[in-house]
Amino acid sequence: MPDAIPVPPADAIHLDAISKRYGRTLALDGVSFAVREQELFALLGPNGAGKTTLLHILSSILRPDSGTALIDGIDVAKNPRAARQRLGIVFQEPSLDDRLTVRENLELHGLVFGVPRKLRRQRIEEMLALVELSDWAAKPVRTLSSGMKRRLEIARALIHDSGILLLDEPTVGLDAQTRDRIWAYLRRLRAERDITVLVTTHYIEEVESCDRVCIIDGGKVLALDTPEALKQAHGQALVRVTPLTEADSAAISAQYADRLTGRQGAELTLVSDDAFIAAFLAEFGTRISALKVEVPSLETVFLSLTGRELRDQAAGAREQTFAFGKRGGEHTR
Ligand SMILES: Nc1ncnc2c1ncn2[C@@H]1O[C@H](COP(=O)(O)OP(=O)(O)OP(=O)(O)O)[C@@H](O)[C@H]1O
Repeated sequence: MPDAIPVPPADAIHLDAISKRYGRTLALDGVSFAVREQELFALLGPNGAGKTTLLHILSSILRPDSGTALIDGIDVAKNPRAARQRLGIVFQEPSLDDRLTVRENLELHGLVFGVPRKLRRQRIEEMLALVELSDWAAKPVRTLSSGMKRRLEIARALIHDSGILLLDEPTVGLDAQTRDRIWAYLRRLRAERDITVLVTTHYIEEVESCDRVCIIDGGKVLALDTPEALKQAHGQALVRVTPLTEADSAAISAQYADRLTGRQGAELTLVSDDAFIAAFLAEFGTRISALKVEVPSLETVFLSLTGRELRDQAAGAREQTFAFGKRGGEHTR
């Protein structure tokens, strides 16, 4: 008997030529891509790239001007209720009821989505354990730190039959440790519960552990692949050099204007390759105090695709509007 032909994984999300305009701003310009079942898929782009607009279209909050969005094969525009039932959504704006307890928030969500009582109870306990909030179940939400609230929102998104989790910048405004924990939960969820996760972020270092990354900028998809394949196709090596004097800095900048990609304080960043470092050191070796070599990274993938460093924009306007206070090792808004 011939070997069975492997069945290709189905698409959990399928977007075809989605465009959306707000007045003069073309927020999405013919976006097409698919997220396979059980992928941990990142949508990476700077502020204003169109990520939130895309998630709003997938969750049927917004209608696209043109194009088709499918969730588990269901057309979102034609059958929004059925499509939404498959989705667990965590938006940027917190939407928990602060006056209710942790468990009451989950109960309420289960009721709204019509989850039968017994199953609801069981899921609530499971989800509380998953995000390590079981001990907080009876506490009012207002007493939680913002990191804990984010975890609760993730738990809440999974109380109904949501096989696909959409998260819009779930780690924005959180400290590094809390961000790591959120990602650990997402990886665990994907591994233990066969869930598809589509997450948006502008933190480039977060997407290294995703199955695939879609880089979006100015409403267009620039590249989509595994982190390794993106680095191989678009990554560049960089050197960061610190010239001894302003005159040395000016000389290096003039000589290598076509390689210069950034300047932070005294440090210059230049695109490198095998021959470059030897030639550079022969000429400027005595005129610098430091030289650091960076292997191709997703940061340089973004740079070579857009001509800009994403890191420069990481401290976006939205984060600066958060007033931070510390509680239990996690920031609060
Ligand atoms: N309601 C709106 N009215 C007008 N313009 C909008 C509206 N919402 C978004 N935009 C514009 O559309 C573009 C895409 O915005 P969107 O919020 O989707 O980007 P984003 O990648 O999610 O960025 P951010 O992380 O800042 O939310 C931006 O230029 C934004 O200013």
